[in-house]
This record gives sequence, structure tokens and C-alpha cells, in this order.
Amino acid sequence: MAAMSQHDLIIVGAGSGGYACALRAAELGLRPVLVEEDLVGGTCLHRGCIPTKAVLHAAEIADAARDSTRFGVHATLERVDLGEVRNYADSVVGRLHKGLTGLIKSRSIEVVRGRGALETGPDAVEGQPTRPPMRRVRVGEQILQAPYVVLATGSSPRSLPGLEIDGTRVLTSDHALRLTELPTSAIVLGGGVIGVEFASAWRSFGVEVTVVEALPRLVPNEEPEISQALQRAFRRRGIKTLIGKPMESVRVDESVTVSVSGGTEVSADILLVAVGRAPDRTVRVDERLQTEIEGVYAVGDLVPGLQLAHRGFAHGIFVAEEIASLRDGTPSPTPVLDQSIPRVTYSDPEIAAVGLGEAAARERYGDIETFTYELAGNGRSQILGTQGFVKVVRRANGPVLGIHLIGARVGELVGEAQLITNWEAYPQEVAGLIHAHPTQSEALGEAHLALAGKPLHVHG
Ligand SMILES: Cc1cc2nc3c(=O)[nH]c(=O)nc-3n(C[C@H](O)[C@H](O)[C@H](O)COP(=O)(O)OP(=O)(O)OC[C@H]3O[C@@H](n4cnc5c(N)ncnc54)[C@H](O)[C@@H]3O)c2cc1C
Ligand SMILES: NC(=O)c1ccc[n+]([C@@H]2O[C@H](COP(=O)([O-])OP(=O)(O)OC[C@H]3O[C@@H](n4cnc5c(N)ncnc54)[C@H](O)[C@@H]3O)[C@@H](O)[C@H]2O)c1
Repeated sequence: MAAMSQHDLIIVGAGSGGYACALRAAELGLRPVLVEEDLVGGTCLHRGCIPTKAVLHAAEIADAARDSTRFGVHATLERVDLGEVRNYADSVVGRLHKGLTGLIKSRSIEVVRGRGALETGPDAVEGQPTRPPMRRVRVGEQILQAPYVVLATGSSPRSLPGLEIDGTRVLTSDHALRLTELPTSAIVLGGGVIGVEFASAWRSFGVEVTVVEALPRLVPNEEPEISQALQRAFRRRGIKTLIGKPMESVRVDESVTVSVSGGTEVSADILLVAVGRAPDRTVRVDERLQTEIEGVYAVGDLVPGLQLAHRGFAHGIFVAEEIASLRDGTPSPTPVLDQSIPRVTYSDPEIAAVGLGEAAARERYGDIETFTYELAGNGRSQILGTQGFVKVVRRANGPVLGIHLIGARVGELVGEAQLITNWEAYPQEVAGLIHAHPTQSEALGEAHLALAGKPLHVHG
């Protein structure tokens, strides 16, 4: 006999989008229930952002040891033990998971363990005098009922036709994070975010890496100059690239051989397939993240667009506030726009961006202006020994529309970059702000000083 349970909203999936929605909903006095078939925290915490960045931090330490003599410090890199790197990453994940579990408990949020399915048949909706009508989610034998449902089931790795992921030689990022021994060589299929982050970490650990990318450049969603700078940096680091070469076939025996268009073949111990992630269903949402079914919302990777944890957080918070406002008549929240969301790729060098790229800005506004400030002129970047630049895109005589960065640690600059673009600051306003010396944030200051017509450390 199915049990009935009454809540204000049922959230299916407790990843970044789902748990953020639950936390905010509870804060607003709603009674959410979270349905999760695995661990709260989802992809980002267990198989994504956190473990990969822990591995990339270990990679940075390996590089620091290897390159130490450049700074007059004679350290030697004896070996990298991937099992121990994994233990370190697991310990970080474990602490954060414990913290999150405690947070969910402290807000008295019920968590139902199991696979949730929204009932969409005719008897799923009970005739109710109020709107929206009650919705039902089945979890095994249990039926949960609430006027609002939030779908937050995320995405999983895509594969390609004819490509069998065996978890041993042909891996997704999930498998790659569970490796305990380093391969001698690896092919990374896909030069997007996951591809370049793994390529970067593995190279730092001494692996021979080849990245195969179908489009004409790495990180094709970034500015073309950023792709070029990354390609140059990868070349210097000994990472091989086959760019503009879609994979044609894969042969697996005692190694993996990938054939790309034009007949080139490359072999390695393992192949990481990083050709994007897809949700397990297609949902269409309006600007307020409501699906075609009244009272049913979707958040996070399930919603077409950027697949980022902080977008999931923002979606989750938005939907909780939206539901509270529909229920209580409180002010409705502002929709989340992908254009306002900062993105960071944690490869070496790092890439960070927010707002419009040059081409998109030109298409939208016609007359635009750009300025690129090289990190060669930035003291802190010179101390770190990094190359790169800050590119600012502004509307002609207007506000800043986008900021794009590459270089060591530039991810930390994206906070200021997003304040500038999201507050639609003018270069002269940013130029009036004093940046501490010597910091990399000065590069942002310098770019805006130049755009405001008063360049400081700029040659020519
Ligand atoms: C290797 C890697 C690195 C990444 N690095 C970053 C990064 O550095 N920064 C960043 O911003 N983003 C990063 N991402 C992306 C980020 O992980 C996702 O954007 C984010 O996790 C999406 O959150 P979500 O809530 O939509 O889905 P998820 O986090 O995938 O959560 C969905 C949850 O739903 C559960 N679920 C699914 N179906 C059901 C069901 N029917 N019933 C019950 N439960 C269900 C799943 O078990 C899962 O826990 C990375 C992703 C990967 C793979
Ligand atoms: N730092 C971060 O924020 C971070 C880190 C990792 C993942 N993520 C998110 O996870 C999502 C998935 O990442 P991803 O790197 O798998 O996807 P992606 O879309 O970023 O990159 C996939 C790449 O694979 C290429 N590709 C597709 N088919 C190919 C083929 N047949 N042969 C060769 N190349 C091919 C594409 O052109 C593309 O460049 C991204 O949307 C990203 O936002 C974010």
C-alpha cells in the first residue's frame, strides 16, 4: 500500500540545484522534501568540481616541485602516487559531504532515499480548488504529494555512436577520477572544459597526453585568442593536440587507438571521453524555470545552457523564492541569466570569463570596443612566472559587456570581473577604483584605465 506524504515541494535530485533549492525553501518557511537515489551533493561534490579541483591542486604542487629550481629552490619530484592523490581528494569530498548533510539536517529537511519519478498520467493530478493542483512523485512504493515539484536530476557523460565506454581503457570523467595508477599515456577526446582540465592534471603528473578536438580550437566556447593562448601553453607543456579532427573510430586491444578525420591515428593506454554531458530527459522551461506542466520546475544541468554548479545553486534559490512568492505574495525573484554567470576552467593556465565575447557583443550592439592587457605588465604575474592576458569588451562609449582572462590563478579575478559586467560599470568607473599592488587584480584595473583613456603600465 503506497504511503502518502504532504509537503510544499518535492525536489527530485539533491545535487547543486536540488539541495540549494531545499535549503532556501526551508529558510523561507516552506516544507521541502529531497529525493535522492545516491549521495546528497550530486555530481559537483562527488564526481565533478570538488574532486577534480583537488586533483588539479595536487598537479600544481607537482609542477611547483618540478619547476622549483627556476625560483632558486632545489626540490625534487620523486613520484606521484595517484592512489594517495585520490585519498586526499576523497578526504576533501568527505568533509564537505559531512558538512552538507549536517546543514540539510539542521534545517529539518526530509531526505527520501530512492529514485523519484514524476507521475504525469491523468490520475497524477487530483482535482483541487486551488492552483497549482497537487503533483505526485513516486519513489519505489512511496508516493509523495505536493503542489510544487522541482526536477533537479542533472546530467551524465555523453558518449558517441560506436564508442563503448568499458571503464578500463575507455573512460568517462567518473572512471578517470577513480584511477589509482597513472597511465603512461592518455588520449583525451574533447578539448572542452573537462578535457583540458584532465589533460592539464595528467600532464603535470608526467603522463603523455594527446587532446583530440573536433572543432578548430580548444575550449571553443571561449574567445579565439584564449584558445590560441591555451594551445600555445599546452604545446610548451608537452601536451599534444589534434585540433579540427573529429574522431572517426576507436580500436581497443592492449592499448586504445583513435583514428581521426584525415587518417591520422594515435594510440595510448587509456582514452578519456569528454564530449559533453546530457540530461536523461529533455525539459523545456520558461524564463521562470517552469516546465510545460504548471507547478513543475527544472533547475541545474537539466535546463539547457551552461552546465555549472553555481548556475544550479542560483536556479535552486530562484525557484524556492518563486514558489514562496506564489504562495505568500512576497516579491518575485529576478530570473537567472546565463550571460551573467562567471565561468572558470581550472587548467594550467586557468581561464575565466563573464559576459559577452567580442563576436556576440558585436552582433548584439554593433559598435563595440575591446582592450587586451598582457600579464607581462603585471608584477604579481611576473613573480608567479605566468603569461596571459585580460580582454575587456565594452559597448562603444558604453558599459563593459564582457571580461575574458587567461593565466595562472585568474579564476580568482572573476569575482571582480562579474561585478563590473553585472553592474554594467563604465571603464572610467572601474578606473577610479584602486587595486592593491602587487596583485593580479591590478591587470583588471590597468585594462580599465586604458579603456578610460589613461593607460599606466602599457607599452606603445
Ligand atoms: C568532471 C566534472 C568537473 C566539473 N567541474 C565543475 C567546476 O569546477 N565548476 C562548476 O561550476 N561545475 C563543474 N562541473 C559541473 C557541475 O558538476 C554540474 O553543473 C552540477 O553538478 C549540476 O548540478 P545539478 O544539481 O543540476 O545536477 P547533479 O549535481 O548532477 O545532481 C543531480 C542529482 O540527482 C540525482 N538523481 C538523478 N536522477 C534521479 C532520480 N530520478 N531520483 C532521485 N535522484 C536522482 C543524482 O544522483 C544526483 O545526485 C563539473 C562536472 C564534471 C562532470
Ligand atoms: N571548471 C568548470 O566549470 C567545469 C569543469 C568540468 C566540467 N564542467 C561542465 O561540464 C560540462 C561537460 O564538459 P565537457 O568538457 O564534457 O563538455 P564541453 O561541451 O565543454 O566540451 C566537449 C568538447 O568535445 C568536443 N567533441 C564533441 N564530439 C567530438 C568528437 N567526435 N571528436 C572530438 N571532439 C568532440 C566538442 O567540440 C567540445 O569541445 C560542461 O558544460 C562544463 O560546463 C565545468
